[in-house]
Amino acid sequence: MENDGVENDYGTRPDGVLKTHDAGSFTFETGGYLPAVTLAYETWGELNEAGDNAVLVAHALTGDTHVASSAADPSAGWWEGLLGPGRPIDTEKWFVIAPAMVGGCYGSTGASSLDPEGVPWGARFPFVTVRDAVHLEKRLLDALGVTTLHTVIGGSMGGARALEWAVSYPEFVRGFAVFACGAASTAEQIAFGQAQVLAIRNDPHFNGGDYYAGKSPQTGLGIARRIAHVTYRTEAELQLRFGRAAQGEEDPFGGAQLAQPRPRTGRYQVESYLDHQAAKLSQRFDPNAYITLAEALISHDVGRGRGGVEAALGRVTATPFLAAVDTDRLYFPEQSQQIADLIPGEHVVHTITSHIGHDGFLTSAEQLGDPMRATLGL
Ligand SMILES: CC(=O)SCCNC(=O)CCNC(=O)[C@H](O)C(C)(C)COP(=O)(O)OP(=O)(O)OC[C@H]1O[C@@H](n2cnc3c(N)ncnc32)[C@H](O)[C@@H]1OP(=O)(O)O
Ligand SMILES: N[C@@H](CCO)C(=O)O
Repeated sequence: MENDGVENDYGTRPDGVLKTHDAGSFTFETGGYLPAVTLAYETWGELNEAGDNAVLVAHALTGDTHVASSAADPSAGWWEGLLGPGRPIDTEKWFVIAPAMVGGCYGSTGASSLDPEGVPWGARFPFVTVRDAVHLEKRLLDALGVTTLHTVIGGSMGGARALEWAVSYPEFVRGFAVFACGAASTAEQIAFGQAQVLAIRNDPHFNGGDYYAGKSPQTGLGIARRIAHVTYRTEAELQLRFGRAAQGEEDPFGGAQLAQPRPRTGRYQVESYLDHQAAKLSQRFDPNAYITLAEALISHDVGRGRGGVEAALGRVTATPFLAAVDTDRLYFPEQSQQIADLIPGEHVVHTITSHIGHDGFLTSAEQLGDPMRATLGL
């Protein structure tokens, strides 16, 4: 694929790491239909005979199945500190499954997948909700022989999936952990999401989503990532880390001094940092997948069609473990508190202490390994 000189390697994993499940045809919540859905996943540990030692780990917006290292792929995963032999989710004891969410680009069916005629779905890929993803993951667990889901755990969009699991399948789920996520996407979360989606849709190469034969809208994806990344960090971190410093020998003020044509070419360090985050995501992510998953996250509302959030959370029977990052300015701790207040029983919100904000659920989640283990009986 031509892509403005950016090499895409999304979905590329060492041989034998990703397993796949043919989940069959699926009608999505808003009416879209796919004749065949494949779910890709990684596993750690062994399922016991009773099928009741399963733990499902749900990734965040741009995450993948590689939660932690394994014999098949020794590279570190995005929750390396939480999963593995002797770690809070002990893979000597638990059978851990990490599916790639439908609509993404890490092995499960998404917009870049081919239709029965061999053409990428592109613009025709259905609108996906968090609830759709959970129903498809249930098919996967049924096929694997899981009889009871001991724990489902995730942060951010993964937390949305974990909560949706607990509400959708109260008979099946024993415990769940939601890090840095509320019961429904808030107006501000929708607003940030919209700006990201529009950045991609307005890239000149987007072509309504059918760009796979030509240039890819990576510029729009990069802008989306820049917007998102700022929301994942804090003002204090950015100020402390970068302040007004220039990037290397660059002169971010040069254009004004020398009256050189705009745009200025010299960058502040923080601009260079965001350029780097944008380039990294562009190398590993499909723009259509970003739109699909961002819109799925916008759709997140456990109360939809269930009489509202209070009624939906009132039917939860699984044990919750709730956590928030103290400096999160995207998923505020009070949104986790709302879940704690509405689930029957007494529940606390555990705190991840981090100066970086929302991304703290990725970088510092192991802070909560012990209380999570105790609460959920892991
Ligand atoms: C398949 C996959 O590869 S990943 C899929 C799974 N990943 C996920 O689920 C989460 C996605 N990842 C993330 O969100 C983030 O990478 C996090 C939260 C994990 C990283 O957070 P942190 O460790 O705090 O990293 P931070 O935001 O400081 O970024 C560090 C990077 O910025 C770069 N950087 C720092 N300052 C500058 C600067 N002035 N100019 C340019 N780059 C800079 C660093 O060199 C480093 O680069 P690298 O990541 O290529 O090594
Ligand atoms: N940095 C994370 C945060 C999303 O919640 C990601 O890219 O998935």
